[in-house]
Amino acid sequence: MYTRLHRETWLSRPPRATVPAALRPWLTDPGSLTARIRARCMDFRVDVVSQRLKRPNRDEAWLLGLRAGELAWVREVLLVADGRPVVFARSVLPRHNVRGAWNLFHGIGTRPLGAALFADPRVERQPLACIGLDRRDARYHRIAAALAGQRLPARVWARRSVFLLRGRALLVSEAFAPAILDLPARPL
Ligand SMILES: C=C(O[C@@H]1C=C(C(=O)O)C=C[C@H]1O)C(=O)O
Repeated sequence: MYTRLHRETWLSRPPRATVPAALRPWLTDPGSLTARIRARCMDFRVDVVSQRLKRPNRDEAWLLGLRAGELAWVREVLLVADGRPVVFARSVLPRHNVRGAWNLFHGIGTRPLGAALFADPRVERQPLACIGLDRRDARYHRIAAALAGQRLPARVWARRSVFLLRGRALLVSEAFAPAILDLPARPL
């Protein structure tokens, strides 16, 4: 039985020694990731991988103050730029937060969550944090499965932050596919 002996280490800044310089702006830009990608491609879409009630992982549950085993709405998508998936995103919304504050979550479909989040001035974003996921982590394999066509590096870098609306939390995590580095550094 694997017992987690410590809290996960999400870093407030990507370490210079291990994160490619071109990836660092993607891990740290506090603006909308959707908008940043859209500005660097001709065609953008959101492919919904899954959106259903399920148990968040322990670290997500802890961050959202959920009891072990408590269900939450989990939405996993691929952000696709010019036909290539560049981000695997996973958003976790506690069940009790769906009413009122986050009712957008259900009707969003293939519209990017970010477009709604950043359009609402009441939504606050807490600071970003990042982590390098390797093959020992189940999330690495979930990302690899979703990005079936792309060969992943030994370590996939991801970021996450909590969005708050009327004090109710939505956790958004975003893992970057290798193809993100093929997007131009500057907007088109
Ligand atoms: C939070 C944002 O929304 C993006 C779109 C998501 C979705 O549609 O599920 C999830 C996470 C983000 O990558 C953003 O654009 O910054």
